[in-house]
Formats: sequence, structure tokens, C-alpha cells
Amino acid sequence: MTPPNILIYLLRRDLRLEDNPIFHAAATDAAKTYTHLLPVYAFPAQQIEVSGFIPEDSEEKSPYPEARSSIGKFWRCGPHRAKFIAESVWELKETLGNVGSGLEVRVGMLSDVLKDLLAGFKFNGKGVNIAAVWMTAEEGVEEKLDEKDCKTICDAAGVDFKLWKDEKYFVDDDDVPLKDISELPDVFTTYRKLVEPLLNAPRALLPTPAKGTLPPLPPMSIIPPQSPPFVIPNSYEDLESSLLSPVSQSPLPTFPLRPSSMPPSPTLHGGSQAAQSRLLHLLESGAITTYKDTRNDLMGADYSVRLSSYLSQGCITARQIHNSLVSFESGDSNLPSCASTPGFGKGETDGTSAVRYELLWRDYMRLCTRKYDALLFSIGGFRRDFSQPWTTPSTDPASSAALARFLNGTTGTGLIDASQRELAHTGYTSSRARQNVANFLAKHLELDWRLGAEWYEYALEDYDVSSCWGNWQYVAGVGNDPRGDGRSFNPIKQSWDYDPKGEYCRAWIVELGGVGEDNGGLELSPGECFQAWTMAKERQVCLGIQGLEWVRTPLKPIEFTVERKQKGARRADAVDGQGYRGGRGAGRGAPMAQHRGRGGGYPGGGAYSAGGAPYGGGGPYGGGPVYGGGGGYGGGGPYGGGYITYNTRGDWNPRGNEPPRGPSLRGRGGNGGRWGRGGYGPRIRGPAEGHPNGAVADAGVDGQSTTA
Ligand SMILES: Cc1cc2nc3c(=O)[nH]c(=O)nc-3n(C[C@H](O)[C@H](O)[C@H](O)COP(=O)(O)OP(=O)(O)OC[C@H]3O[C@@H](n4cnc5c(N)ncnc54)[C@H](O)[C@@H]3O)c2cc1C
Repeated sequence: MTPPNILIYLLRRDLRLEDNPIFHAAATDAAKTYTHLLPVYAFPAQQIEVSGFIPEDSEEKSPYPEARSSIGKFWRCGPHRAKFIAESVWELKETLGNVGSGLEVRVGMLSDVLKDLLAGFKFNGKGVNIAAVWMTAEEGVEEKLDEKDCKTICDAAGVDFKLWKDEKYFVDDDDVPLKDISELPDVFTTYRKLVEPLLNAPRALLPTPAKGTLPPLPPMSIIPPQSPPFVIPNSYEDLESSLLSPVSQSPLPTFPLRPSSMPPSPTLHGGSQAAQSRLLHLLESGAITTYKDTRNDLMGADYSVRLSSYLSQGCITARQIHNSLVSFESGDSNLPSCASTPGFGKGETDGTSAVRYELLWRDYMRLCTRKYDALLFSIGGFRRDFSQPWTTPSTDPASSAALARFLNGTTGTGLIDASQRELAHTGYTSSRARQNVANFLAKHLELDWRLGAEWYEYALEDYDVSSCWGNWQYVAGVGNDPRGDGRSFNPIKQSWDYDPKGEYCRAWIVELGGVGEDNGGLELSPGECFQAWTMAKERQVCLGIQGLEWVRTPLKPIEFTVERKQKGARRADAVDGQGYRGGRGAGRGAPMAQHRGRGGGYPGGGAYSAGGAPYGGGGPYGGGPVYGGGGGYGGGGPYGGGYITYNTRGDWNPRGNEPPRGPSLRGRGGNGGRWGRGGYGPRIRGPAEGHPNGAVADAGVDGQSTTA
């Protein structure tokens, strides 16, 4: 018998059989010389903690450092996503088994896994030849490094290596009209115009390999086993527990209480079949038809598509979604269950068009990563703006308490806390909530935005390197937002706009729940849900929340009353620097220091000044426990002299490449930074009068619904 000639396919985020260029090629290539196909998925040790794959009775330790983030030291993949990936991998293994193939699961650095496989095949004495190693190209520093390492290993072994184009995006790379990635516009709208009309932009789907068309797996007897100390489980249950055991203990100081009845949300199971079911449900239920109106909601089962986790792991492609939309729009008879759904057969609707538009954002974020490479992880972002007054617990101990409360969902700002608690419990939070949370961390708490991105990397089920870090940059004002640093949300105004009855806050902040039942019939106003500190003391006592830290000392009390809310102010609110407080930059320095709690509170004239009373004169917010203590931004002090230690990835350091930072990032002699210069006034567009109540402007931009 001729010895096997094996093609190895290293899967990463292309966990599907359908619309998959490599499986398609392997099934249809008439000229192929390989006799067997070995699909392999390796849980990447630098991104997912793999020590749980070492048997308990083993004395060996993992050869890899813990898969933790570099600044916050969070696990890089938390339990929600780990489970989702495990489900997706297992489903693909079964799907491939059903068509006469299979999937080998491994753990470790991809390069180690490949090296071990090649060596194992070479030295097993069966005369096996490796015809080639194929994998799909991805963006991201680590991902590129893996590709490079795999190529080097193949070159050294004399094995052909091929990197395939990643085809899971909306617009095919070959159809993006750019000669070079450096030409990618830094404004999404400009990019969108290059590829419109979106209805015609995606390429056709690739056919799914039928049963028996893929080359068979090599005989199990010749496939090299996983290298010790790791052992690959034989059942899904064991796979899941190996992945979850190291990361299941929450890094939160206090894990948020779970609502007794969980708010409505789809239960997502990993894998491409579940992705297709979800898509069909969206079409049948009419959720796609109403999508444009619901997409910014905060709560419910179908207000947004909830396909991001599937897209992130490649369980579904953007063009598969597009293709289903086209079938729906054309009234395809293959969708009989949609026959009575509004919009069916009516061509492109606002809803279907809005989904395409959002999917293009994902393409764009990924192209930005290609363009800017390691700047994705730089504190200065794509803009290389190192002027922001951000702190981290390592440089400012006071910020440690603020960060802990942010993570816990106990800041005292309802929208932020509800979102953080939802995230902790489910691995998901809406796009609108994400924007507010990111804005709150970077602009209101002035914490290093990368802590937030790292937290999302840990907590999100749908984490995607480009979408996560690109959006955090965008909201923090150092990414590809045309307004740059000039955009900020008032989370209270946002709450009134998107959670007008306070239901979202009540649903996740358990301490506010049960209202009207257990609390003497006490009904909370939405404003009380948004900021419990505004509640009268006796009402706090009634609810039993009067002693809670987030009620007593909110991190960021924001004065905002619905009566004073500007009419029709749901979208863009301010113009050309006329100032949000009428202060117009009058603060010049002092407000900054006092904002940080040097004792004076929020005196008149600065960014938070116009209303005066609540923040003035050393009131309740000066000298607070979190921001108290001074030092901080004034006079050089701890932040002077430019530190260059950001963005190392600990022992891994895969994303390093932080550009050198100028001196004196923080120590500009206490000129007050952003707040002291009159807040956001000079750079924000909106009505000349400015926001009547808001400490900070709400924002919306030129039809970019990530922020509008
Ligand atoms: C701070 C921040 C962090 C984010 N991190 C991630 C992340 O790690 N992974 C991720 O997939 N998305 C991320 N997003 C984008 C967006 O919030 C999610 O894609 C969306 O909420 C997922 O829910 P959905 O599938 O119901 O999408 P919908 O809101 O219904 O949108 C449809 C699809 O369009 C794409 N999309 C929509 N908005 C964006 C956007 N701003 N950027 C990129 N793609 C977009 C997604 O693929 C999404 O599934 C982030 C946004 C912010 C503001």
C-alpha cells in the first residue's frame, strides 16, 4: 500500500464546513496529490489557559505561562467564550465525522503543535509524507506571529506551506479597491463609500463539501498523539471542564448577584448549526425587518442579531448572512416559514440594509488592524495620541479601587453597572451599552482604556481582536473616530434615551429589583435607578441599600434631570465648542485637580461648573475615597518623565511594539489636562447653547450607528 500523503489543515477562527475555502478546495481539487486530510484545531496556549488539560495526578506543569492579559492580568479567555469555543469545536468535529472526515483537537502554541505533528509523522516509521500545511490568514499581531512560525517550521521540514485568504468577511479582500492597505481611509464612511452598494458587495458562497468528497482522515494509528503533559479528553463534557476549570473562578472582588429571573436573552450554543438556526429565527420572527429601529436597545431577545460570537469564531460568514438576507428579500421559496413575515419578498428593507451596514463595520475594524498592526494595542491608538490623562492601578493606587468597582458593576451609575453585571453573567452586553461602558472608563474615570479592552477580552463571548480593541480605541478617542477625543457620552442622558423606564438597570442591578413587591410598595423613578444616590435617604432605607458603597459614594455623580433635558436631544447635542457648561475653557487647571478629589469638589467655571451647586464648594464629591489624595495629574509627580512600560504582554509579549513615548506623558505641570481646559467644549459639535444639564456632552455622529 502506498504510504499516506497528508494535507494538514490548521483551523483557527474558521470553525465551519460551509463556505470554507480550504474544505472546498480539498473536496474539489481534481489535481490533488495528497491522499488524506488532517484537520487540526489547537486551543492556543497564549490566548486560552490550557493547564486544565494536565491530568490532576500529573506532576508536570504547563510549559506555558498563564494566559493572562498584560496590564490587568485577567485571564485572556473567560468561561463564557471558552465554553462557546468548546461547543463550536466539538460540533465541527461531529459535522466533519458525518461527512467522512474528522477533527483532531490539540492544545499548545500552534507552532509547537505543528512541530510535534511533523516530527511524529516523520519518525513513526510508516513512511508518511506531509504534502502541505494550510491555514487561513488572520489579522492580529499574535495571529500573524503564529503564521510566520508555522511557515518557518514547514520551511525547515521541507513541507509546503500555504496561507489562504480569510473569506469570512462581507467584502472579499480582492474586491476592496485599495492598492495598498496604507490607503485605507481613517473614516469609516469614506471606506463604506468605496465598497457601496453593499447589496452587491459580497461574493457568492462556496458550496459545502458533500459526504465522502473530503479526503479521509489518516488512520488513527499513525496520527501522533498530543504531547505531554497535556491530555485531550474524549468527551465534550471533559473538554469543557478542562477548559473551564482554571478560569471558572471569577476575578471579580465581588461577583454581582444573579437576578432571580434572568432578563430575556437568546441562549447561544456554539457551532455553525446554531448560527444558522439563529439566523433563520431572525428572519422568521421579523426581527430583521424591524432591526434598524431596535438595534440600539439594551434588553430583549431579538433587538440585535446576536451573531457576533458565531462570526468571531468563523462558525458563520458575513456573506452567509448576506445570502440569507437576499433570499428573504427576494421571497425565496426555500424560506417557506417566512412567507407571512413582514418584509418577506419586499426587496431590501431598512432592516436588512442596516444589518449589512453593521457587518461592514466588522470588515473595517479588521482592515484597520491590518493597517496599524501593533498600534491596535497601544495606549496612543492609531492616532498615536499619548496626551491623555489615563491612569492604571500600577501608577495610581487610587485608581485600583475605581477599577475594582467598575469591573464589579458597583460604580453607582446604573447603566454602566447593569451592563457590567450582564456581561459577567452572560458574556454579552449590547452595542449601546458597550459604547457607554467604554466611554465611562476612558473619559469619566480616566482609566487606561486598555484595561477595559482586556476586561472585554476576558469576559466577552464574542471577543474579536479587531472589533474589541478597535472599538475601545474608537470610544477612548485615540482610534478611527473622526471626532477623536471630542466625543463623550453622558450615561444618564443615554439611560433616559435608551432605558427610559429604568428596566434595564432594574433587571441587572438586583439590589434595585423586587421594587413594589418586597419594599413596601416603593416604586423607583427611572432617575433613581440610573443614580441611586439621588434617592431620598428614607427611600434608600426602605430598599435596604442605604449602606452600600455605590449608593453612598458613586464614582461619578452626574447632575441630570429629565425636566431640563434638551428637546429632541436623542442624537448629536453640541456644536463647535460652545462648551458644555458655558465654561468654555474657563477652568484652566484647577478643576482637574479638584475633580480628582483634592478637596474642593467641582468648583465653578470648569467643565462641570455651570450648574454650580451640587459640585461646588467641597461638597460631597471632593476628597472622596477613590479620587481623593491629590497628586495625580498636577505637577509632574508620578506621571512625569514618560514611562515606556505599557503594552508589554508579560512573558508572552506578543503584541509588544509600543512606539517610544515622549517624555512627560502625565507630568505636564498640572495644566489641568482635558477637564481643566474646559472639558470637551472646543472639539465637540452640537447646539451652540451646550448641554443644559449634562456634565459631558452626549454624542452622535454622521450616521455612524456605533455611536449615534
Ligand atoms: C467597546 C466595544 C467593544 C466591542 N467589542 C467587540 C468584540 O470583541 N467582538 C465583536 O464582535 N464586536 C465587538 N463590538 C461591536 C459590537 O458591539 C458587537 O459586534 C455587537 O454588539 C454584537 O451584537 P450583535 O451580534 O447582536 O450585533 P449587532 O449590533 O446586531 O450588529 C450586527 C453585526 O455587525 C457587526 N458589528 C456591529 N457593530 C460593530 C462594531 N462597532 N464593530 C465591529 N463590528 C460591528 C458585528 O459582527 C455584529 O454581529 C464592540 C463594540 C464596542 C463599543
